[in-house]
This record gives sequence, C-alpha cells and structure tokens, in this order.
Amino acid sequence: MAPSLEKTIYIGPFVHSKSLAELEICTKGAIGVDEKGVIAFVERDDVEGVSKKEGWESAKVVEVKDNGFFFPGFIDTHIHASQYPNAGIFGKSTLLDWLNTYTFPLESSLSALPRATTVYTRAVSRTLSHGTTTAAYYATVHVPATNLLADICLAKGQRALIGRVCMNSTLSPDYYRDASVAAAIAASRECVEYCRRIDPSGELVAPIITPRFAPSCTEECLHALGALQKETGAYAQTHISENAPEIALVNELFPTHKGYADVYDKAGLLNPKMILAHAVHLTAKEKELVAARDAKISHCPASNTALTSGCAPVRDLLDRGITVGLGTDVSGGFSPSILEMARQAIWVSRHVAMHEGDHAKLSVEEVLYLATRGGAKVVGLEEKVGAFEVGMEWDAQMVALESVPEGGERHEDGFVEGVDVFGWEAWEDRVAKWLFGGDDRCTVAVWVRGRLVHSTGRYRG
Ligand SMILES: O=c1[nH]c(=O)c2nc[nH]c2[nH]1
Ligand SMILES: [Zn+2]
Repeated sequence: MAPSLEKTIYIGPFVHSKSLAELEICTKGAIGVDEKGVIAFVERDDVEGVSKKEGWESAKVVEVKDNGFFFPGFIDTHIHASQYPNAGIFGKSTLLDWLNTYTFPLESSLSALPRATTVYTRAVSRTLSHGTTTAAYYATVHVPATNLLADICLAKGQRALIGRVCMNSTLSPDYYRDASVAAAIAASRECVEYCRRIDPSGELVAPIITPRFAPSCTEECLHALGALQKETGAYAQTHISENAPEIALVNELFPTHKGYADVYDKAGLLNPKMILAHAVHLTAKEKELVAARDAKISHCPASNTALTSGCAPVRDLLDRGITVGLGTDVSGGFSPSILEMARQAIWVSRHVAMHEGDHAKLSVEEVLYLATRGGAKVVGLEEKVGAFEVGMEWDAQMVALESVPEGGERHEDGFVEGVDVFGWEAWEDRVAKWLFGGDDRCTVAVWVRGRLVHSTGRYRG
C-alpha cells in the first residue's frame, strides 16, 4: 500500500501528450492529486477557484516558476543499470566486440555487493534526476545484486521492472554465464519471487524475465524462459536485430528457424508482454510477426549510433501499429536521459529521411509521446502513467526552463542556468527549446505516485 500523502494542488502550465501527434499545452492549469498520489481533477480554466473546491481547501499548493511547466515522468523502456559506470566508454567497438571488451567484465564484477550497491544507487539516483519515473532495468546474472537493485528502486521510489540477465550458452564467457538451464531458471525464479515479496502489489517494483539475447541462450533455455514467463505472468525483455553480424550469428545458431523474431516466437516469448530492444534490421515479415503478436519495441537511438548498429525505422514500426517507446540502453547508449533519447530519435529519423523521404521524420510531439505515453504502453502502465488525466497517478516532473538560483540573480547580460527564454516565444517553441537545449538542470523536481523522489535546490515545494 502506498503511504498516505498530503493532498496537493500543482498549479502552473502543464504539457502532456494527447496522442502521438498532439501535445496539450495548458498555460494555466491546476492538477489536484489525492493522498494516494492519484490525479483527482485537472482544471484548465478556473485555477483561482481550485483551493475553494470542497475537500481541497487546506491542500498543499506547489507552483511552477522560472518559465516552467509540469510534464509527465519519462519512461526508460530499456536500460542496463549494471553498465552505468561504462556510460560513454565504447571506443570504436560494435556490438559483439563491445560486449566482450567492455560489458561482460563490468557486469561480472557486480557479483561484489558493495560494488553493486555503489553502481545501482548511482544509476537509480541519476535516472530519477533526469525525470525517469519508470525504468525497465537489466541487472546482471547475480541473484543477490539483482535483488539489491529492486531494493534500491523501492527505497528511492522509482517504478521499475527488474531483470536478472539469463545467459547460459557457451558463447558467453565462462567467467560470466549461467552454469545450466536449470540454474538459469532457478536463479530467475528467485528474483521473480523476491520482487513479489518486497512489493506484493507490484505497484512500484516488478520482475521481468530477461534472456539477454538469442546468442546468449540455448534454445532449451529460451523455451524454459518462455514457460517461466507464462507461469509467472511477468513481463519479458530481450534484444533483437541490433546489428548485421549479430543477425548472421543468430541465423547460424538457429538454422531451422525463420529468422531472429521466429527464435523468440517459437520459445513463446513473442507476446504482448515482451519488450524487444533495438529492432533495427527486422525484415518486413518479422515486423508483421511482431505486430501480430503485439510485442513492444524499445527504440534506443543513442546506442544504435554509438555502436554503429544502424538507424531503426521508427516511422515504419509506428505505421504498422507496433507500440514503440524509448530506451537509453546505457551503456551502449552514453546518456541516462530520456530527454536526450527523444532528441536522438529526431536525429536518427532525419537520417532515415535522407534516404527514404520526409515521412520518416519524427516531430517534437511524436518523440515526447514515445518518451511518455508510448513508453507507458510498452511497460503495460498506460492506464496509470504517461499523461495527466483524472484517475492516473502523479508521475511527473517540474521543468524549469530558466533557473535563477534562490537568492541569486541573473548575470548582468541576462544569462541564467538553463534554456534561454526571451519571453516572446510561443509555448510550442518553448517546449521545442527544452527538448533540444534542456538537460537535467531543467528538472527541478520529480514525483512518482505523488511522492517527491528527486528535487534540486531550486525546488520550492
Ligand atoms: O545494446 C546491447 N547491450 C547489451 O548489453 C546487449 N547484450 C546483448 N545484446 C546487447 N545489446
Ligand atoms: Zn541493451
């Protein structure tokens, strides 16, 4: 059960997605959030009257300042908490050599709990500070360290799917892999049970079955994980069609299958509760299969560029009715910020458009939808988070475009921390300036289910 909170009215401009193509920008809003962190009303006109609403007379009031607005919390649909220390370290590697050079050694070192504590505490705090209120995490193969990540998310108040990584094939290094299928399943089951013990409602922390990717798992292991997903009703996540040598490897390892997506499908893993990261090079037939199974896709633009994997065809995926969210994919991706991913998604779509035409271009509205409502659909939380509607939960961030420090002043030339606002910009343009020029310095405060989970010195709540 969520602890009882103070009834609060959030007053000021708010921005959220109404649909893929449409943002609502309300320049004078008031949102009432009840003791359970649920949105009780959204007022767009009579803001002055809200404190006289019956039952809300003594509610706390939180106001936006500094040319700011409330925005839904971001949803990171694919992030390796265990790889956070390596963010930005990838050299000129591509996926398969990157895994062996940078990634497996780091992940393996997280068997040491003190090290895992440091890494996971920083990863969760850092993502919260960037406005990420929900994350689908990969941990490592280690059960105690994976459970520790669940503890940290619960304590810090971030919604999280916690994935213990399964990798039993001999392609994984012998210093870092599951000893057998039975051991992989037993360890995964332990993590599922642990998450459900510490958060029986699953409101904040829930388990996610995590075959690393097809080359890391034997066919028998993938089938056993499919069965475990069915038995537990948990979500699942994996990687798919990230780069060409990886796809060639999958075809070599699974010669009787009809391609990468078919490997997961035959294992019972291609279903509405599966999150597929990357999906850069799916064939038309595979996209049809993913759409038919209603599996979800996490678009990881920074990672796909960093590891030179390719440009994911997001417009095509959306046109086919596939649900898409954004993933930082730290540390294939260099940044823990979903705002940065939204920006990168726009850039990648421009590169696709250079070859395929303007239809491929994603707009500001569209990438902000992917960052919030799209992500919420990917993780099955679309009724609860991703927008400001009555009955949804207050997972939100207070954005300040300009931040004049308390007691401080503008620099004499007008310069302040944040995004320069001149005052004459249309609101749509302010949002675009945030998307392209903003960062965590603009994220003044963050709430999950009405609980304040991050704030900076500039928050006056
Ligand atoms: O971007 C990625 N990051 C990983 O850790 C990984 N493992 C398999 N495939 C992967 N892709
Ligand atoms: Zn990944």
